[in-house]
This record gives sequence, structure tokens and C-alpha cells, in this order.
Amino acid sequence: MDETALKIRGLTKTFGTYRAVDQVDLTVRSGTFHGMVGPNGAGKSTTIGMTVGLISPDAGTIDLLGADALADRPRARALTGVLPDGLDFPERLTGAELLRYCAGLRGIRDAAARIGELIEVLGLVKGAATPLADCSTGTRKKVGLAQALLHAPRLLVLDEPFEAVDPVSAAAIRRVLRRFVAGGGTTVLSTHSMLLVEQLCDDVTVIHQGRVVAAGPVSEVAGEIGLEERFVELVGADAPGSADLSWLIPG
Ligand SMILES: Nc1ncnc2c1ncn2[C@@H]1O[C@H](COP(=O)(O)OP(=O)(O)OP(=O)(O)O)[C@@H](O)[C@H]1O
Repeated sequence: MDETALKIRGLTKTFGTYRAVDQVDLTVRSGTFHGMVGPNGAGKSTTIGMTVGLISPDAGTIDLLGADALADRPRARALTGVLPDGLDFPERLTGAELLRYCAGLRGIRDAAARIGELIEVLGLVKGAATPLADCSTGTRKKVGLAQALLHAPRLLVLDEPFEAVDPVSAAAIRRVLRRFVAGGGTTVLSTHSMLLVEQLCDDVTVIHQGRVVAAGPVSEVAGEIGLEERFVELVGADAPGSADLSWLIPG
């Protein structure tokens, strides 16, 4: 079996004159959790968008489980489950209807059983019966995750899967993801939670101003000081200023 699930080299994207992603290399080992972290605007979502075919890169290569993800999109799509940034749903459908629709598009035969199990393990029994327009942000995220898992992909690419999700649901999501990875799947996720990366991920890539500034096993990148402090060291030059906001103090 190929040891590398995802191998990105020289990935670059410029919006107008702004280089959002600049020569990014990313290597994700098969059967691991890989965290992608970076400050707001670092280029994480753009990198993910290019990896899953939602954004066209200006340069670079993406090898996804042996497939050239830029040249062979159908193969890459079949291998990958995606939770994108910003969930563009058909809002009048319920979560369950969306999942049935996606299953139809993917030609999944035992879809009803799969959908039932996903709804149950993700705590979506009520949420999946509600039109998506009326669902909370966390419920939408869980429906998005169910949709990403439905076709049993080999690589999951998740943009902030735990954002706006309550702790009970987060634990359920972690269980599902751990099961997926224990079974040989690979998960790449972006997050702002260093704690989550330390608890869940094997490897981490730190992106800052569109460039990779650190990458490797979490324990090595974090060192003795822990990931949170290491992160601040790596990207701290852009930390917010120290204006005293005296006008904000009552009285
Ligand atoms: N379609 C676009 N047009 C112009 N600029 C864009 C576009 N998409 C992203 N950008 C810019 O590219 C940069 C990287 O954005 P991106 O969303 O990838 O960052 P991020 O690391 O995911 O940030 P966050 O943690 O805030 O979600 C930002 O400066 C953003 O404003």
C-alpha cells in the first residue's frame, strides 16, 4: 500500500495581486490524522479548496492516493470526502433528503442503511428531519460531515469540522473520525484548536501568510513548549497591537 495519501508540491494561488497560497508542500501519511493550522487568512481554506477541486491552482501538483487530482478529477472525487468552508446546501431539503440525493448521485446501493447509521452516530435524528435553512450551524456541519462520509471515501478533507459544534457532538464526531482512521482512512482537517491537534492528530502543518512554516509529527513541531506556544512563536510577528482601548472602559 502507498504510504502517502496526499502529496502536494508547489501549490500556489494568487487572487488579483495577492498570493494567498505560495509554493505549499504538504505530505499526508496514509492512515493518519493530519492537522492544518494557521492564523486567519493564512491560506488553509484556499489550500483545501484546491486539493478537493473547488479552486483552480495557478501552479503545483496534487497526488491523491496515486491519482493526479488536477488531471483526474472524477477519480479524486471518488476517493475523497469533503467538508468545505461555507456549506452551500439546497436549503429547502432536510439533511436526510440531502443525504439521499447525494447517495443517488454517487450511485450508492445500500444508502438507506448508511444514512440511518450516520444520522444516528452523529446525533442527527431531529436535525436531519429539519429543512437545512432552519438548522443550526452545528447541525449543518454534522450534515456536511455525514455527506462527506457517505460514499466511504479513503481520504477525508475537512475544513474546520468542529467549528460551532457542541462538546457532545464534537465527541461523537471524534469517535466517527477515529473509527475511520483506525480502519485505514486518512483525515486532513483545518482547525484553530491547538488542543484538538494535540489530542487527535499525528502530524501537523503550520501555514502562515500562504507558506508552510513548520510541518511534521505533532510532538516534534510542538517541542517542549506545547503547540499553542509554538504556534505563537511561529506566527506571532503578526499578533494584534497593544492599543489600550481606554474609550471602552466604563466611567
Ligand atoms: N476568492 C477570493 N478572492 C480574493 N481573495 C481571497 C479569495 N479567497 C480567499 N482570499 C484571500 O486569501 C487569503 C487566504 O484565505 P483563506 O480563506 O484560505 O485563509 P484561512 O487560513 O482559511 O483563514 P481562516 O482561518 O480565517 O478561515 C485571505 O487573505 C483571503 O482574504
